[in-house]
Amino acid sequence: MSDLPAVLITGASSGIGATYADRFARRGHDLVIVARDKARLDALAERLRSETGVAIDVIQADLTDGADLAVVEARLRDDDRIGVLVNNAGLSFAGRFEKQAASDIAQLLAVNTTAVLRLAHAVSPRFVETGQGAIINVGSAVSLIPEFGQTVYGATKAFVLYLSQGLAFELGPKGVYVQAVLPAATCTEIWTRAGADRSQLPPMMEVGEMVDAAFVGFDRREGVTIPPLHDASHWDAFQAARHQMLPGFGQTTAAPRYKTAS
Ligand SMILES: NC(=O)C1=CN([C@@H]2O[C@H](COP(=O)(O)OP(=O)(O)OC[C@H]3O[C@@H](n4cnc5c(N)ncnc54)[C@H](OP(=O)(O)O)[C@@H]3O)[C@@H](O)[C@H]2O)C=CC1
Ligand SMILES: CC(=O)[C@H](N)C(=O)O
Repeated sequence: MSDLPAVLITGASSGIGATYADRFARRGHDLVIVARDKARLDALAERLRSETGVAIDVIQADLTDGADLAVVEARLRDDDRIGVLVNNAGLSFAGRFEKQAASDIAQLLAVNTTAVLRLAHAVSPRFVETGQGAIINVGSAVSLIPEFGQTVYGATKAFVLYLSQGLAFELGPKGVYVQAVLPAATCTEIWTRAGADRSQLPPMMEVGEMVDAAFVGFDRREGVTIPPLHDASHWDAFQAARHQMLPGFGQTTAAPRYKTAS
């Protein structure tokens, strides 16, 4: 058993989550890996155990299912070896808002928002009590692009960004590190799962490139890590503009531009 904190990773059966599992295992962390596809989780666990020697537990869970979600929550609450949560599981779907099925939207919200929030909420009391721990939430650059045409998906990722920044503000002073990772298009199955034609997809970042960059941000204890953003001053300017607005919100009267009808 490793002396390092164990890491629970959701959506570890493929793509970004499987790559996080690989990288944390190579750093010597024991893992708890979570997804629906048990065969893929077992194969990943077997490979990483033999290549790295770390201990790996597999939890088969559908995060849209209340009972399965409760199992993962209980593990995070009760297993004090777990010191890092990677909230990575997620999905997107294609199609215009007015044509999307309510059931698909509900599934998207359950995985991309409810599960992320519930798992962070389950682990936080223990992390706060011990004054340590880390939560990595995988968002998306789409959260900054309402013009992208994937409104529901982007809104869930805006939720993840807000949640992460809010938790960093609330839990950071108590010793808990919270990181939002905002990849842009990355070469994983998410695209074909959402119905895209693989041959029509543009060039994308390789998943290892994205996760390795996210780890650099993690090691620097960065609050928001955007691997594809080459000019970091753009993000800094965005945050500065937001902060500049804040003192102006505390008003008892509406702004003069709303005092006239025209
Ligand atoms: N690839 C990209 O371009 C980008 C991805 N992201 C985000 O990265 C994260 C990982 O996606 P990525 O690796 O690309 O995609 P993949 O489709 O490769 O991986 C998604 C993972 O989520 C799991 N998952 C999906 N639905 C459920 C569910 N109901 N219950 C439990 N697990 C579930 C899948 O496992 P299983 O099917 O076995 O349950 C799988 O392990 C997502 O949050 C995504 O939004 C953000 C920006 C860009
Ligand atoms: C739009 C997508 O599905 C993609 N995963 C992304 O977040 O860029």
